[in-house]
Amino acid sequence: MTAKIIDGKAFAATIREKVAGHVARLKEEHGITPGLAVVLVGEDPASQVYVRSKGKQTVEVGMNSFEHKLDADTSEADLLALIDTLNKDDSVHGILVQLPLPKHLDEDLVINSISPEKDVDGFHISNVGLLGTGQKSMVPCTPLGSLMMLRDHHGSLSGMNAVVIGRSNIVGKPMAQLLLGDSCTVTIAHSRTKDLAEVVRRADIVVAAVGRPEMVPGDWIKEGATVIDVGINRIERDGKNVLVGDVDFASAKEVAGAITPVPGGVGPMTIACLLANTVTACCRSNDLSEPEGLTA
Ligand SMILES: NC(=O)C1=CN([C@@H]2O[C@H](COP(=O)(O)OP(=O)(O)OC[C@H]3O[C@@H](n4cnc5c(N)ncnc54)[C@H](OP(=O)(O)O)[C@@H]3O)[C@@H](O)[C@H]2O)C=CC1
Ligand SMILES: Nc1nc(=O)c2c([nH]1)NC[C@@H]1CN(c3ccc(C(=O)N[C@@H](CCC(=O)O)C(=O)O)cc3)C=[N+]21
Repeated sequence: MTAKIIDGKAFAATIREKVAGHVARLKEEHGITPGLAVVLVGEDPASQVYVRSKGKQTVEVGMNSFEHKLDADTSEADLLALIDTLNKDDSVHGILVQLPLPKHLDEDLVINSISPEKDVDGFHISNVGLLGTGQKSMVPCTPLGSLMMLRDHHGSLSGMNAVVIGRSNIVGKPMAQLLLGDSCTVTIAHSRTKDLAEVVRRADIVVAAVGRPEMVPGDWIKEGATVIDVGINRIERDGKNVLVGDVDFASAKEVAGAITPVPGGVGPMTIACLLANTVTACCRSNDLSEPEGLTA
């Protein structure tokens, strides 16, 4: 079997189009322009690329983009003061603090200082708790984008065996919560999991979020399974810098039923969902009906 390639880039474009429609409506009918503030501390080159791309796409859908670039040695107090200002700023509906932060800053403290209503990453402890108890929340962008692709491909996910490899707070755990919410039987695997190959072979849905280039080979994948490759790994191959996922795409696509590529899979969906969350946050904060099809 040769897998269907799930085109995240094309799917993301359809989401951005919907977002742009809602932004236009908010402007025309209510005189409100949704705004997204992105805070970058330090000069990590990969983070700079993402931040630039987020800013560009934010403007393209008609929203305001506010970029705050702080020195790598910024104090915690200064960062918290900036977040406090953004929390109080009515033109800012979404706040994203790019992770990872430099080591001297307490990530949990910083994230939990963002107003939960503006926490478009869905990382604030309130949003984590709301998601975990099945209540309305801000849903983390990468898991949300992955869920949208899965629902689009399968319709219902009910009763499917899903294996999430990785248990981070930003991808693995919220992904597992969303799959559980859609009535999958969910297994979360991690670095201590015994016989990962056998665990993965049982899965109808595999979500790989590890950060190890091509670690999941095709012979771990059940015939016809759906593979969502979250990994973004920069490696050198044949003297060139290339981007690869956590799944060995060449061998996996021969057995999977459907698979997301890297690049062009989960990555573009993550940014599209960030824009979607910003519109959702803007509607909620203004007591307006929120857009359909842009949340989980
Ligand atoms: N496409 C996108 O939009 C995004 C992509 N990413 C990418 O996704 C990947 C994961 O990111 P993130 O969740 O932040 O990473 P983390 O490093 O926070 O988490 C990695 C997880 O993988 C587990 N792990 C490590 N080695 C193994 C192994 N040999 N076998 C099984 N599990 C293992 C770890 O287990 P343990 O807990 O036991 O240490 C951990 O739970 C990265 O490549 C990242 O770049 C991330 C965010 C967004
Ligand atoms: N607070 C916070 N929220 C995040 O959501 C967040 C973060 N911090 N820190 C870093 C990770 C990583 N991440 C990606 C987003 C888009 C692509 C993406 O668009 N990738 C393109 C390729 C881009 C390229 O060529 O480098 C693709 O896969 O096609 C990748 C990775 C969001 N993250």
